Amino acid sequence: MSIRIGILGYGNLGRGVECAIKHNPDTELVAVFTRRDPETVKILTETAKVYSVKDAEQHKDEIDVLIICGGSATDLPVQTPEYVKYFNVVDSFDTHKRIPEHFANVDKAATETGHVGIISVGWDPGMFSLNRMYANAILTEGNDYTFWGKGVSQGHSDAVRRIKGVKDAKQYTIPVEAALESVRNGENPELTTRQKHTRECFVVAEEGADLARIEEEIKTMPNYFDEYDTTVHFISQEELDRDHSGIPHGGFVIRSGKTGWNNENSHVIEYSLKLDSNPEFTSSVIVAYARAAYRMNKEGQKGCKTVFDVAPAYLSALDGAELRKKFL
Ligand SMILES: NC(=O)C1=CN([C@@H]2O[C@H](COP(=O)(O)OP(=O)(O)OC[C@H]3O[C@@H](n4cnc5c(N)ncnc54)[C@H](OP(=O)(O)O)[C@@H]3O)[C@@H](O)[C@H]2O)C=CC1
Ligand SMILES: N[C@@H](C[C@H]1CC(C(=O)O)=NO1)C(=O)O
Repeated sequence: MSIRIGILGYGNLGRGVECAIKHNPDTELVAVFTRRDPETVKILTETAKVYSVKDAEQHKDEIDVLIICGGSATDLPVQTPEYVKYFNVVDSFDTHKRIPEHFANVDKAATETGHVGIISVGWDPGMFSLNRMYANAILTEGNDYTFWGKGVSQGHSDAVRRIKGVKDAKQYTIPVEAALESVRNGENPELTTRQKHTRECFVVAEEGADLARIEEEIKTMPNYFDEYDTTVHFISQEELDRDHSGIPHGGFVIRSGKTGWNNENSHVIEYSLKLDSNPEFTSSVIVAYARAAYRMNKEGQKGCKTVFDVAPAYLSALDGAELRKKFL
């Protein structure tokens, strides 16, 4: 019996989830829900249907887990608490400073309706969060660093696309080389947000849009750009499609720490990602957590969860004995 998946929102992440389902034989795509005209949204899975998001509730008995692929800037704060009333859900919410409020909103709706809602799934937040937590639980005396890129942040690109007058955009996150080198040399530097990364945006503006206003809105955007040095380039759609078509990314989490009665021994924990496709990797994480949401709800669990609340075995299609034999 396959785990029946729905996708809400068919953008980069929605398409990635469709691909990830194909790579997970114990899952199947049943439906895609979109705010656009369903006739205009073409999917790859012949056995699945595209519906208007307005009809999602009607299909709640056909779907075991709804994966919500909207943008974090404005979609997920509304969509996830709304649709967890009718489905077990997974989202990729990544506005880090707003996660506590998102958790509370989803938890209220999920608990009241008996569903599981796993939020902030992906790589950061997600796999990087887990590795930061593991490293800190193990090396209690130490220093943490997270670096991303050079690559395309989907969350920041989405946030720029939501600005009035922006037709399309891509945002690159670029690590500051001197900061990287200092960390790699084990100098344990104290680094501000601004000292670790810069951000570079390539923006296609609508005809007649106020470019100075758009640039200012980007550079001062709370939770996304206001703590960074950011460069904004205005280019044509043709240039964006030609020169910035991919969505590669990556990065690493590193923690150096000490052990021993007198802290005489040093250790380094590192977890790194090199991604050809940010959305396809993120979606692969999300589908594994959709499997977990389904199983956890089947056991009677409900409410909002994060990656910290999901035992690793829930993620795998293998059963306990197979896991112990293959990976221990
Ligand atoms: N936690 C993590 O590690 C990660 C999190 N993310 C999160 O994923 C979020 C989604 O990213 P991404 O999929 O790239 O965003 P997109 O802009 O591609 O899609 C967001 C929504 O916009 C709508 N949309 C997509 N394409 C079009 C179009 N051509 N015309 C009109 N509407 C469109 C879709 O909704 P509809 O079909 O209803 O119109 C879609 O759900 C990001 O905001 C980010 O926060 C991303 C990567 C990693
Ligand atoms: N959530 C990010 C995933 C990583 C990348 C990132 C950044 O470049 O700022 N922060 O976290 C994304 O949307 O791509």
